[in-house]
Amino acid sequence: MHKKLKEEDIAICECKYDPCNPESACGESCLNALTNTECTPGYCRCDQHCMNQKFQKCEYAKTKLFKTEGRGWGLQADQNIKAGEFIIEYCGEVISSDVAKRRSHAYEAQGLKDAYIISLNSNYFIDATKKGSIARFINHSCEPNCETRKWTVLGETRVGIFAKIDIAVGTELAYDYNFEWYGGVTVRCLCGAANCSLFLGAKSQGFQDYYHVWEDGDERYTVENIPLYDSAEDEPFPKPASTEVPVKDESLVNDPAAGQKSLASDVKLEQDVTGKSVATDNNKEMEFGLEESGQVFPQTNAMISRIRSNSTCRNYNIGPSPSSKKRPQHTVNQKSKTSSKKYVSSKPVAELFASKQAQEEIRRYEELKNKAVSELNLLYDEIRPAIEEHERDSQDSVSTSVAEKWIQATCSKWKAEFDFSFSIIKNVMCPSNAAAQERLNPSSVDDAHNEIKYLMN
Ligand SMILES: C[S@@+](CC[C@H](N)C(=O)[O-])C[C@H]1O[C@@H](n2cnc3c(N)ncnc32)[C@H](O)[C@@H]1O
Repeated sequence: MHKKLKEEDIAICECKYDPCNPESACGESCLNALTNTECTPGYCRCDQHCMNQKFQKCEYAKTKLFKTEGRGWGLQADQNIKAGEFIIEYCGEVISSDVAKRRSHAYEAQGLKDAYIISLNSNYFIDATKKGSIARFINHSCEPNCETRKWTVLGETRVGIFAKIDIAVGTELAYDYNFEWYGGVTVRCLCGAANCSLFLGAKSQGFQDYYHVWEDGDERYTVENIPLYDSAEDEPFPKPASTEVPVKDESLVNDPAAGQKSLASDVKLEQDVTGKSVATDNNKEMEFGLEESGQVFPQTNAMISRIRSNSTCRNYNIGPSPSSKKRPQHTVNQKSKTSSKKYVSSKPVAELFASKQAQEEIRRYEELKNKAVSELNLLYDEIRPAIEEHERDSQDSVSTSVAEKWIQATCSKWKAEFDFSFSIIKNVMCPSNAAAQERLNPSSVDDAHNEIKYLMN
């Protein structure tokens, strides 16, 4: 069954076809193509000249079947193929992960030697065992000349085989099955590459239980399951009355396996006594969006990780995300620990500047930053249902309008954070009032530098 694409979800590019320059039609630089999305007929200004509808028009490279030695049938290039070129779509029956798992076991029990199941997204698989395109005959190599890529075509995710390098006519096509092998029993790899990993799917998790199918009542995103930054080991640091900035935990920064930080959904912004927005409870770190400084938290909200990963699109979120395997290390139950977080206040930083003008400027930028953060939080709550809906539809992306809103709010937050930090640096480096600067107590200058260093981190 095909999903019906809603009009508001149709991504429309900027390309305009110029008859004097056929290259002007949607090609590699088309905004849609850059995000692995095909143009929608009737909505693309290049009309029949659009070159970004290759899946829809079955614009495949010429290939032919041949018999390999020891690896059954294989597919070879029947023309020279350029790096990056679309070769063929991997077609087959689209089935749920449960069905895929069952079928895979059944095929194995029936003694089928060849496996043809690949993952489509976190909930669905493509089974080309009984029905499929000739892409099903492409063998594995540990030194592949092809790769799979996921494209969004009329709102649906589809898998294509693309050339990784220039491929000469007559060369066997092969991609790396390693991370996505659902072939059950261990199969000895005969690819012959120098770096051969010896078995097909040596790095694959296969059908392991961390495949997650969204269901109502799913507890995956409840607050209890959202891990928190654990700063229990941090040294105590005086906590100011209002705005606080958590200090980066180097151990997390250096541990890529720690996953991404949890997102704004669980941040509640409340007014403190001065009327200023403050993050409540355990997630104060979110108010200061540390992800851009590279700080990561032990578990992610999978829905938003998708929004993030969609900006790269290529092969994003095929099957389970690596982070989904990890159990949260810290949860809200560790509330008491979070209260010992080390904070640096930006208010005292502002006060260290002798110039009133500098103080006001820093506070103003801080307010703008807080506003941008709180707008992003509100937006997250607003778009959450849309993201969840897409999760249930097993789409790897949310609608363009939602994504655009999210990107805009995120950029505003980043800009506000940049302006805030920049205003501190600028006032340190180029004090507008030299006389006032001289009155600055030297030890305060050191304090200011230390705190600014923390802030910038
Ligand atoms: C998607 S099918 C590829 C087409 C298959 N050769 C055929 O004849 O139908 C995957 C199967 O091909 C075989 N195969 C693919 N690559 C291989 C390799 N590098 N070494 C050994 N067997 C391979 C395995 O039996 C695997 O289950």
